[in-house]
Formats: sequence, structure tokens, C-alpha cells
Amino acid sequence: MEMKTNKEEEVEWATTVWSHLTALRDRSPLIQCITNFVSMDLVANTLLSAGASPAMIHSQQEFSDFTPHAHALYVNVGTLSPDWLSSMKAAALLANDLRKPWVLDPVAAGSSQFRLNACLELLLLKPTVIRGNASEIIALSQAGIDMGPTKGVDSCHESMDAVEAAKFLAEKSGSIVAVSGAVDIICSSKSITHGDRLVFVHNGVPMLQKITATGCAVTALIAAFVAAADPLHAFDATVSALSVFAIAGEMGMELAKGPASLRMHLIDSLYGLDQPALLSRINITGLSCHNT
Ligand SMILES: Nc1ncnc2c1ncn2[C@@H]1O[C@H](COP(=O)(O)OP(=O)(O)OP(=O)(O)O)[C@@H](O)[C@H]1O
Ligand SMILES: Cc1ncsc1CCO
Ligand SMILES: [Mg+2]
Repeated sequence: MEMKTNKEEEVEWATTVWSHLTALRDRSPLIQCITNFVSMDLVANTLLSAGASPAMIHSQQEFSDFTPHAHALYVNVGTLSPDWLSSMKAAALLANDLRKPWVLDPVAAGSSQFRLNACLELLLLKPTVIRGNASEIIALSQAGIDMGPTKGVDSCHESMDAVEAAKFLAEKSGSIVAVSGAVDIICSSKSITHGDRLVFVHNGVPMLQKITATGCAVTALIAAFVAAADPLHAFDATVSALSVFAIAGEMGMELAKGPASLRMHLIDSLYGLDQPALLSRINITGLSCHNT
């Protein structure tokens, strides 16, 4: 294998991310969202501004009619209850039968035994991607070992503290695992199609943590990017979604006065993101394709 320079790596990633964003805008995938009450508005607006089409469909009675038309399913356990969990499992099973990608956001996975068990049951249904903050990914990787500290939906760990947890979870689950934070981490294990990969996205601004549901929104965006991509490129689609969202956050921050105006400018920046802005800001390390 030939080693690539940082500059070559950066140019390759810029091309990859731009082509994934263009595919999303061209294909405008329909994303079925089963997400928490807090996040519904931001998730729908994030998907729309990126070019996808959101639909919040969580009643099992509708799945047989609706899910076949969706290009991906997004499941988020943020405001979980037993009925919602049944719907989530039914939707994930149907997505698998229909060979559609589905993406899991394990909000506050370590906060209660009910939530942890629910997330573990959903993981057994093989999401294409799981994206959480560091505390959530650590809680899932240590399930049955130690629940560790938790602060509800917010992380009390740095993302880089979760690299080993993410690798372990990717190996155990067979899913692509993404951890959000100051550095976003995306990893997959050698046992799955995407191979043994570990990529870091260094974009974003800390103020994103002061807007509720930005994590939920970026997970929904992963579902949209994966829906618009060839299934073999789900890993690069995941990296692209995290990078585009974080870059929109950086651009939004230049116009924002605080969290409320950042929320508005984030959505506007995502909508207007063009190739020169992407190229000037992109900061990804790790290889952009299989290094075999
Ligand atoms: N310290 C930071 N610096 C830069 N960007 C950050 C930082 N922390 C988080 N982000 C970005 O904020 C977005 C949301 O990630 P975060 O880790 O806060 O999700 P979360 O905890 O699941 O959020 P929520 O549960 O509110 O939806 C991601 O795009 C992430 O890259
Ligand atoms: C605040 C909150 N509580 C449950 S879900 C949610 C949104 C952020 O995850
Ligand atoms: Mg979250």
C-alpha cells in the first residue's frame, strides 16, 4: 500500500464529501424518522435543508404502506416508552426485510436499565450505523460490565476517550460506529463489508452542544447520506454527513450571537453549503477508501 500525504488525503476527502452531498441533493431521499419529541422539528428541518425529505412516521399501523417507499429509516430512543420501542423494532425488522439502511441514535443509553436494554435489543437488529456521544458509546460497549457515569442526554466524556469503545462496539455489533464530539470518530471493524477503518472529523464548534438535539439531527443526516449512497459506501457517507453538519455549524457560528441564532444559521448554512466553502474548511484525517 502506498502512503498518502496529508494534502492528498485532504483533497481526496473533499472530493468524496462533495460527491456524497451532491448525490443527496440530487436524489432527495425519503427518510422515515422515529425520533424523540424534543428533536422532531430540528431533525425535519436539518433533513430538508440538506436536500432530503423527512417523514415522522412512528405508528406500526402505517409501516406496511409507508416503509417500502422510504429510502432509509432513522430510529432515536430519546423519549422512549414501551410502545415506541415496539414500533422501533417493527420498523427496523421491516427495513432489514426490505434491504433498506437504518440508523440508530442511542440517546442517553446509560441512563436507565430500560434504555440500555432497549438499545442492546435494537443493536441486535443490525443498524447500518449507530451514532452517539462518547458517554452513550461507552455505555453500550460496557453493557453488562459497568454502567459508568452518566449525565442524561449530554456526554460527560470527551469523544477521544471513546475510541476503544467505538472499535469494540463496531466489532461486536457489525455496525459502523460514529462518536460525536470535539472530534467526531467513525469506525468499522474488519469483520464487516466496510473493512477495518478509523476516521476523525475535526470540524464543528462547541456551541453546537448548547442547542438541544443537534446530535439527533446529525444522526438523521447520516441516514440521509447513507440512503443516497451506494450501500458499499455507507462508511464514507457517514463521514460525509458528520463533516457537512459540523462545517455548517462553523459557518453558522460566524453569524450567530448565541445558541438560538446558531440554530437558524446552522440550517441556512447547510442549505447554502457550496464546494469552495466545503474545500476551505474540511478537516478529516484517516483514509477515504479501502486501503487494501
Ligand atoms: N466540543 C465540540 N467542538 C466542536 N463540535 C462539537 C463539540 N461537541 C459536539 N460537537 C458537534 O456537535 C454536534 C452534536 O454532537 P453532540 O456530541 O453534542 O451530540 P449529542 O450529545 O448526542 O446531542 P443531543 O443529544 O443534544 O442530540 C456534532 O456535529 C458534533 O460534532
Ligand atoms: C433533552 C432530551 N431529552 C430526551 S431526548 C432529548 C433531546 C436531546 O437528545
Ligand atoms: Mg444524543
